[in-house]
Amino acid sequence: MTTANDLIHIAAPASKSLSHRAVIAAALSEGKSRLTGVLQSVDLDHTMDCLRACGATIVRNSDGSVEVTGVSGTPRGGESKPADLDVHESGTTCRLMTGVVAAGRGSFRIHGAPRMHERPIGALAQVLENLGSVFVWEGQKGFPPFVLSTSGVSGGSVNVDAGESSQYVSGLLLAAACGAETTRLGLSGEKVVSWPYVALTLQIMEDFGVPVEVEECDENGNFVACDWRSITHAVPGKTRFVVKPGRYQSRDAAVEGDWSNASYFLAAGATGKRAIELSGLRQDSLQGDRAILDILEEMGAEVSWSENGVKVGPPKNGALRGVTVDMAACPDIVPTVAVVAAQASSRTVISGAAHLRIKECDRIEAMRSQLSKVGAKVQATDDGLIIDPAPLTPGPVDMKSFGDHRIPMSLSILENAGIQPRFDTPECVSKSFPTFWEMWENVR
Ligand SMILES: O=C(O)C1=C[C@@H](OP(=O)(O)O)[C@@H](O)[C@H](O)C1
Ligand SMILES: C=C(OP(=O)(O)O)C(=O)O
Repeated sequence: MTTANDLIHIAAPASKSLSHRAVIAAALSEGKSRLTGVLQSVDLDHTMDCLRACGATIVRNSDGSVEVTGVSGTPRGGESKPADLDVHESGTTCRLMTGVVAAGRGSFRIHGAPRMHERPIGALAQVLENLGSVFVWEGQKGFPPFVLSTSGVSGGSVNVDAGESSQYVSGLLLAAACGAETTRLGLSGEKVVSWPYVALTLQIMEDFGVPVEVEECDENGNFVACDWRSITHAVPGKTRFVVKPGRYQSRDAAVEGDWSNASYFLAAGATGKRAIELSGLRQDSLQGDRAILDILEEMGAEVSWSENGVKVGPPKNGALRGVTVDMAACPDIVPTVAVVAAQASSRTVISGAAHLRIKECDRIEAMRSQLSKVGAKVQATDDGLIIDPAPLTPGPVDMKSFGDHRIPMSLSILENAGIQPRFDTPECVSKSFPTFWEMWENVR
């Protein structure tokens, strides 16, 4: 961090989603990959341990780089006793690894923290059953913990309902490339949430030598190949993936910065007195949470790019304005936008984010309850939040984290309104951003 001419400069942490995918793709490869910039956090530790339990060798070097020796497309499970995979609190680890192990041989037990056992996985399991896996549920059907037994992914034509999580699609795509035959994966149900995370999966699969063809339905009802990079959101029945059997190829790769965890600092720039600049973020990133820039700009913040990175400062004239925004594609930045909205001069309406209720906590209710404590006028809707201007009460306040990293990280932005939140479990940030509090000191 450097401070010069009232500008605070911060290096963005590594992308959580791309780190998960890079280590998974490397672990499915034949041979050794060297990855740089891989996030160090509790969620990543769990993904790496799960991959080790399937036979991959993963070593973190003293320079922070990660060396992965893969399993050549066949994760190895147990024969007399299932391989043990503890996904802890990480939905990404749980859903992506469930796909990955289905491509293996043997049995795998997937379990996690109590909240993980309340986060669904039934829609993914149903498709994997059609592709040859057998699930034995230990608790409630459709939720971890469970034991998955498999002799590989058969291939064929299947459909997945991605209305509650895109992670089901990502898990299936990663697995299908190790299948015996081509898999044609369609989308069923009413909607597809969090589409940009599917694009991140497609990006990493292409990088590791297993490109996926994506087809869209034309006006005559025929599926034709399209450039998946141009898809902004997929529509059930209209988008289809064609995954041919392939071999993940080991490689050296670098992980880019994380737009979700950058959002707290960018929002602090918009609501504070000094601009904040972040380096390490790609302007052309496929991460959906890059939307934070457009949202802050629409609220009136000053946004600019230079060779040093992206800079966000408070509005030049007047106060921040409210915004009306569908956040189906970028759920993780809803808490950030909600806290900025509480400091704006007009109404904000956030919609499209019903899937926030099945994250590490019910984030719609969590944000409503905690923002209300400081005087914000917040209504929870089925799929979002409505926030109206109201005077906020400065001073210290006890706040709940709900054990969910994004709740304290986002509520910290209230410090720019003279509020000092005191959190019950501040350490929960280590899920995705163990150095958050240290870095936050720099913007105080
Ligand atoms: O695939 C991923 O890396 C993720 C997908 C998103 O989940 P959903 O698709 O369940 O919304 C996001 O919320 C999560 O933090 C990371
Ligand atoms: C929802 C999140 O992660 P996951 O689904 O991997 O638990 C998150 O990081 O906000």
